[in-house]
Amino acid sequence: MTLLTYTPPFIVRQPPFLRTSAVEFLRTPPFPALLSLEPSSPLRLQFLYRAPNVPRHASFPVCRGLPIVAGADLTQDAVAVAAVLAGAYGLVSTFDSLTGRNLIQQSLSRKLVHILSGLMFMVSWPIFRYPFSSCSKILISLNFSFNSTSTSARYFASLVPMVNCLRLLVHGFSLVEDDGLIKSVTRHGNPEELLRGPLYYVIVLILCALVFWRESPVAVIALSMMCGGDGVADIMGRRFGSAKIPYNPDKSLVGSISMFVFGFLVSVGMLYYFSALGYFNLDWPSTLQRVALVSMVATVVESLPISNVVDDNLSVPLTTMVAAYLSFNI
Ligand SMILES: C/C(=C\COP(=O)(O)O)CCC[C@H](C)CCC[C@H](C)CCCC(C)C
Ligand SMILES: Nc1ccn([C@@H]2O[C@H](COP(=O)(O)OP(=O)(O)O)[C@@H](O)[C@H]2O)c(=O)n1
Repeated sequence: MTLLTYTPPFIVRQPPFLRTSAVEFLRTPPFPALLSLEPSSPLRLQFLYRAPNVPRHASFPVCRGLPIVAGADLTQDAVAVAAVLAGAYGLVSTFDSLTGRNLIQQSLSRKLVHILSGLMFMVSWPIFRYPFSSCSKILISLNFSFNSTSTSARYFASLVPMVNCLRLLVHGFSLVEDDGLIKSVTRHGNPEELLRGPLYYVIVLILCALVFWRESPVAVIALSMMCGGDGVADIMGRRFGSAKIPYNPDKSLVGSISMFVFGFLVSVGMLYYFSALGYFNLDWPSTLQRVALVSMVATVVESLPISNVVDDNLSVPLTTMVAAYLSFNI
């Protein structure tokens, strides 16, 4: 279904070794930029912004001062922010209603919000489209070479978890009452609980959107492990986790096995989603091995008796980011 047409901007080829700054380096995907500088023909854009497909290992002429014309309309991103924010509010309200009517337990409600929020946020990333920041256009016009995969769409997308972060702070400090939010995302119904697991969770979403975004497998795997892996581990572990982990009686083998299996499967599924939209090209045989390794690392960390020291919503995604960055960079 073609909802929008737009002439995509020039896209810039960039030898991976030519980066303008540490910030660009950090934000550069952990693999060479595979984009080419050439006037791209008008594309009938589908609703999801499909990164232009570029043949692998293309040569890398460097941009020479050609003006970048961002074809995207900023209003699309503004609408996308509003839509995803509405989705976030709707998700929490839905589970509040289900919990309020005793259709599901509060603990299950929290876990389903845990699983769905981050994954649905990640799935929404392709609808954010503004391809170039103004500084990129200025840099290009000044004959600067830079990695054009740094998109300002990430800033719009990160507004969603930022607003939710503010929401958690306001309600966590009981500045404003929101029983629905408290019932659907806390264990015991205390507002202060919003300032721990849920707050760390949305901070990780902000970090993933701003630093790695949709151009790197790192954020995709980190959020898949935090949401798909850790979330399911809780559900399966509570129900079927009679055999406890020897070094951590609070966690079970079933929970950890679920963490690994579902974290791996969700990671592969989300990587396929983004690669199918052209955001990155993956060599699948080696990718599956790397994801399995990263999933194992995250599972071991999640099983450790450190929840009193550092929340799973920090230890799991941060460990996964490091492991994924090293795994996909080496
Ligand atoms: C319940 C949550 C974390 C608690 O985890 P744990 O303590 O059980 O380990 C998740 C809190 C989610 C937050 C209130 C809302 C986040 C919304 C997200 C930024 C955007 C989702 C958009 C999508 C379209 C639904
Ligand atoms: N690997 C795991 C993880 C969780 N669980 C179960 O899920 C419950 C909550 O896990 P958790 O402390 O990681 O909860 P969150 O911090 O993820 O909310 C644990 O008390 C266990 O009953 C498990 O059995 N095995």
